[in-house]
Amino acid sequence: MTIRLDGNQTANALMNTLQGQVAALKTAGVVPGLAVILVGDDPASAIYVRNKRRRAAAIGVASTVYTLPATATQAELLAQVAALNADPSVDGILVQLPLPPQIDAAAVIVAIAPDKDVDGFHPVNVGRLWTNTPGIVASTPYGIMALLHAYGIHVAGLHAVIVGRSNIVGRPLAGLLLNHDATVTIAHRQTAGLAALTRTADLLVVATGQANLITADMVKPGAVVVDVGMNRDAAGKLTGDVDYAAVAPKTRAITPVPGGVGPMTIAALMMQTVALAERRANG
Ligand SMILES: NC(=O)C1=CN([C@@H]2O[C@H](COP(=O)(O)OP(=O)(O)OC[C@H]3O[C@@H](n4cnc5c(N)ncnc54)[C@H](OP(=O)(O)O)[C@@H]3O)[C@@H](O)[C@H]2O)C=CC1
Ligand SMILES: Nc1nc(=O)c2c([nH]1)NC[C@@H]1CN(c3ccc(C(=O)N[C@@H](CCC(=O)O)C(=O)O)cc3)C=[N+]21
Ligand SMILES: [Mg+2]
Repeated sequence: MTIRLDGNQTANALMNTLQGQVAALKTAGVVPGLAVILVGDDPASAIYVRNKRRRAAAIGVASTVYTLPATATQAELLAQVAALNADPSVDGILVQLPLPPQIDAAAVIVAIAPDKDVDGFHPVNVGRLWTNTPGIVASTPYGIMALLHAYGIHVAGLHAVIVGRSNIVGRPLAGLLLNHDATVTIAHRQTAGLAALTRTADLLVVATGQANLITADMVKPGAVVVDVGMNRDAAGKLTGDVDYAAVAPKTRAITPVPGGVGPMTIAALMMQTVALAERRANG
């Protein structure tokens, strides 16, 4: 029997716990504050921003979205980041990626105060991750770890293959899995023999943005499969990077899209925002 790793249900349970933590903070006079900067109109970012607002409102996190036009300049964006760094009511700052081509994303990320970098993208937090010291961790990888944990799936000793090496998913997930004693391989477009490699995975995580990249012949029977991809099919329906119908029966456990990693990303973001507010409340 295949286990469906239900991100909606798991995220809801985590949000209930967070709601209580936020209520306790409020009696201590602290409202967790999340600032989101959105430049232009990337479709995956639009879904993320909409769902984040809803989830934040439901638990009492004050979230503000600063929308800048796709033509915004680097200087405008840096000025916005500086204002939020200086604002004591803001616990977490998140700049939606990707940014338009005229903006140097790395320069914007280093401008965020590392202890407000709720996405964990600042080099200081990336360094903490790769030295296995406490810090803020990227939400999607953190959400994936929380989902596996909720279902009692232990990664120690597993061969984890991650397809995709982005700074927001593949690389930070590799660090977290390594910190939890998995053996980790990262694949990308230049990887030779992708299918032979993915067939060696006990845990296969796919984050490419290529619909149906992973077919049934590429998956080891009994593997755990995590699908991060968000694609629109011809009918406008959201689909992942895995051919779910064909792959799911072969697996021990698999995430659906939607309802898998997406809601867990938001839950992870809220957990870290609340943790930062708790740090502020405790001085
Ligand atoms: N559910 C969620 O919470 C989230 C979902 N997403 C979704 O996940 C997907 C990935 O996002 P992101 O990491 O930002 O994407 P990027 O586009 O930044 O990175 C994609 C990665 O996939 C690799 N790749 C692409 N095609 C292939 C292929 N045919 N074979 C092997 N590797 C391939 C690329 O390789 P190379 O480096 O060689 O180019 C690259 O490393 C997207 O669909 C995005 O919308 C993203 C973040 C959160
Ligand atoms: N700085 C930054 N950090 C990110 O973490 C980041 C980003 N930029 N840019 C865009 C991508 C994409 N991303 C998503 C998160 C949740 C859903 C999500 O809620 N998904 C629901 C969608 C349901 C629906 O509303 O249709 C689901 O999968 O069930 C989607 C996409 C985070 N990203
Ligand atoms: Mg999902």
